[in-house]
Amino acid sequence: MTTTAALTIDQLRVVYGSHSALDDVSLQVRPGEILSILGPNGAGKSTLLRAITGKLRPTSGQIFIAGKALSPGKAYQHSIGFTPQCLGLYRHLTGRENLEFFAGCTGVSRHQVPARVSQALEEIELTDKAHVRVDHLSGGMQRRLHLAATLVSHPSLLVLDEPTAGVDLSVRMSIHDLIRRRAEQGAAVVVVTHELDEAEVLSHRVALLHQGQLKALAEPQTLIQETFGNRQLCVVRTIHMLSSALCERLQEIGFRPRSDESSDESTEWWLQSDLPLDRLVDHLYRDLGEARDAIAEVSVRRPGLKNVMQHFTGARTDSAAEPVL
Ligand SMILES: Nc1ncnc2c1ncn2[C@@H]1O[C@H](COP(=O)(O)OP(=O)(O)OP(=O)(O)O)[C@@H](O)[C@H]1O
Repeated sequence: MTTTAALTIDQLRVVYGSHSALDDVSLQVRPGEILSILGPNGAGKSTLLRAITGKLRPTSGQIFIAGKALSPGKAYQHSIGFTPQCLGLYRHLTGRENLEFFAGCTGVSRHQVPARVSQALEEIELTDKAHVRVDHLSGGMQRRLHLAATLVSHPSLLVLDEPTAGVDLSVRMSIHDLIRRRAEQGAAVVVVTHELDEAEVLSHRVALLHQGQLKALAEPQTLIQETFGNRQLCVVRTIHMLSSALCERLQEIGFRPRSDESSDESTEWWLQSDLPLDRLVDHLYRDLGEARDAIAEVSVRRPGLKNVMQHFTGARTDSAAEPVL
């Protein structure tokens, strides 16, 4: 038995003037699946969301929502729930009034509205603040309400543009829980995020866009394993800058100074290795000789999606402290 994909994107191309923003992108999202769209600035993520939500007519290619071809301009609010990045709430209305409004305009029948709104408020844990004006709620509460405005109509496809931008860890976790719960209930979720650690734990699969092209589409751990095999990263921090002789020793072993530092001022050194952890540490201490007295900390970690992103796009994802594998 085959299940109809909640979303099918088939050979999508979007050209702005002479600039190709999306080039032959094809993918599917199943009901219950969370797919994160990743990519550096200008990769084509927003363009893809605008095409999926029918706000932009592609140059060529097709999009199907639950098997039905999408025609840009038609109303899709019953099946697609879109949460844009900018907060779109009425600040002088209460949380409940906002949700009632959004339920009404996304096709929830009038008699269902009160129950749907109460359920959504409960889901975002804002029942006790239902009658508070939006502009009197905290930023994190407004973010949750913003998401609830999309969830209230129970769309079968959720399209979320950076739903956790600018929120603290606890709000981030509660937004993750909401997204997971809706996926478990059968909704397909497409989420654009720049938070690669978040994508790694939240997504069933990730799609990596770069310069309008789909560079990778896979489960996060599969993608990491396929890209880096068993390679891991060993980071050595020293208590002070090393003498040039000790710097040379570290470089002979294969260590490189932190990429934004020169060797004679670095107190952080990186090495890629696929040795098992215990052998790596053994080798390290044996090979370091007298340099080991200067070691403050040794850590070993597996590459993550940040490193995958760098591998495919060359883009730095956060600080210069993130090593290139
Ligand atoms: N309306 C437009 N007209 C012309 N070019 C555009 C238009 N919208 C986007 N572009 C270009 O298309 C490319 C993809 O843009 P898009 O906004 O989809 O990228 P993005 O991945 O969402 O970036 P970001 O992470 O910065 O939001 C960029 O080069 C951008 O300059």
